Amino acid sequence: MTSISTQKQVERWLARRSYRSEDYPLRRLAELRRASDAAGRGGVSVVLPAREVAATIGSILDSLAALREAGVVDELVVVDAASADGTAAIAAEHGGRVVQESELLSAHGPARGKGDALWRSLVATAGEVVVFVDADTENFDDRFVRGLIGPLLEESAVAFVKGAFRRPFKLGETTVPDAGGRVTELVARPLLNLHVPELAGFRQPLAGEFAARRALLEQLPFPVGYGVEIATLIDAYRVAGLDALAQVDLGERQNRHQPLRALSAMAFAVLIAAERRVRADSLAALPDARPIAFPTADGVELRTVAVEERPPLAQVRAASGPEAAGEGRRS
Ligand SMILES: O=c1ccn([C@@H]2O[C@H](COP(=O)(O)OP(=O)(O)O[C@H]3O[C@H](CO)[C@@H](O)[C@H](O)[C@H]3O)[C@@H](O)[C@H]2O)c(=O)[nH]1
Ligand SMILES: O=C(O)[C@H](O)COP(=O)(O)O
Repeated sequence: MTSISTQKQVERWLARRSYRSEDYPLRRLAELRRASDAAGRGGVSVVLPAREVAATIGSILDSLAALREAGVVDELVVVDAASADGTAAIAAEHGGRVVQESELLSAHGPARGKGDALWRSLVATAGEVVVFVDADTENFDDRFVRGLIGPLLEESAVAFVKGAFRRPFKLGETTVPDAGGRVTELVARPLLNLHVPELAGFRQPLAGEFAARRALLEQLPFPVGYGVEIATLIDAYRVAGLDALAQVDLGERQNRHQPLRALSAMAFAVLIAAERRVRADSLAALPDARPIAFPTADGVELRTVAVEERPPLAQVRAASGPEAAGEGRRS
C-alpha cells in the first residue's frame, strides 16, 4: 500500500462495504427480491462458465434449485466451452439452461477462453444483476450465490460484489489450509498493491465468484482469457468508484488446481490485462495472442496465450442494433 491515506481509505472501505453470506439466508433474500421487484428493478441471472466440469456441475445446479424456486434467481445459465466430458448433458439434466459459448455473438468468431464466455453470457441472460460463479468448485453450496446477490439487492449504491474466501491447497489426500491461490498471491496481489492500492483490500481479486449490475458490466471491456477478473475489478473501480464495490465473505472454497505451467500462462494473462490498465504505452497495442516462452533442457517451448479484449457490450449493441441485445436469450 502506498500511503497512509490510501491505507485509511481501504480500511474505511472495508468497514463499510464488507458483507457475509450468512447474513443473507434464503428467506431474507426472498424479501429483498420482492422489494426490488416492487421498485421495478430487473431480475437476477446466474452464469456458470463450464469447461470440462462434469464432476461438479450437477451438484452445483442442484444446490441452486431452491434459490430459483424461491424466485430470488430467475435463470441458471451454463456457458459450455464445447466440453467433451458430458458437462452440457449433465447440466441440462440438473435444470441448467445450457448455451454453447461459441454460438453467442458468433460474429466475433469462436470463443477464446473464460473471459470470452463471461462476455458472451451477457447476451444470453436478461437479469439486471448478473452473478458469475465458477463451475469447478468442489465444496459448492448456495452461500456462494446468496452472498453475491445480497448486497446488490439490499444496497442500491453497490454495483459490483467480489467473493472472498479461504483457499486450501489440496494435493492427493493432503490439504494445506490457506495455501491456495498461487497466481493471486504471487501476481495479482503485488500488482494491485503497486499500481491500484485502493483495491488492496480485496482478499481474492481473481475470484471467479463475482456479481454486478448489468448496466456496469456492459460498459466494461472483457479480456478473453484469465485476465477477465483483474480487468473487471480495476475497470469497475474506475467507472463506478470504490464505494460502489463490495466484498462478501463466502467461507471456504476448494478449486481444482491447475499445473504450475498452466498457471504461468494464467499469470501472463493477468499481468497483461493489468498492465494494459496501468500503462498508457505500447502494451495497449499488443497483438491478440502472445507467446510465453518455457525454456527446456533442449530449447524453448512456446505457448500462445490469448490476450485480446472484447469491447464493452454497450458499444457492440450501439453498433449492431437491437439484434445483438437478445441473442441466445429465452423469450
Ligand atoms: O477456457 C475456459 C477456462 C475455464 N472455464 C471455466 O471457468 C471456471 C474457472 O476456471 P479455472 O480454470 O478453474 O480457473 P482457476 O484455475 O480456478 O483460476 C482462478 O483464477 C482465474 C484468473 O483470474 C479466474 O478466471 C478463475 O475464476 C479463478 O478460479 C471454471 O468453471 C471453468 O470450467 C471456461 O469456461 N473456459
Ligand atoms: O487464483 C489463483 O491464484 C489460481 O487459481 C491458482 O490457484 P491454486 O494455487 O489454488 O491452484
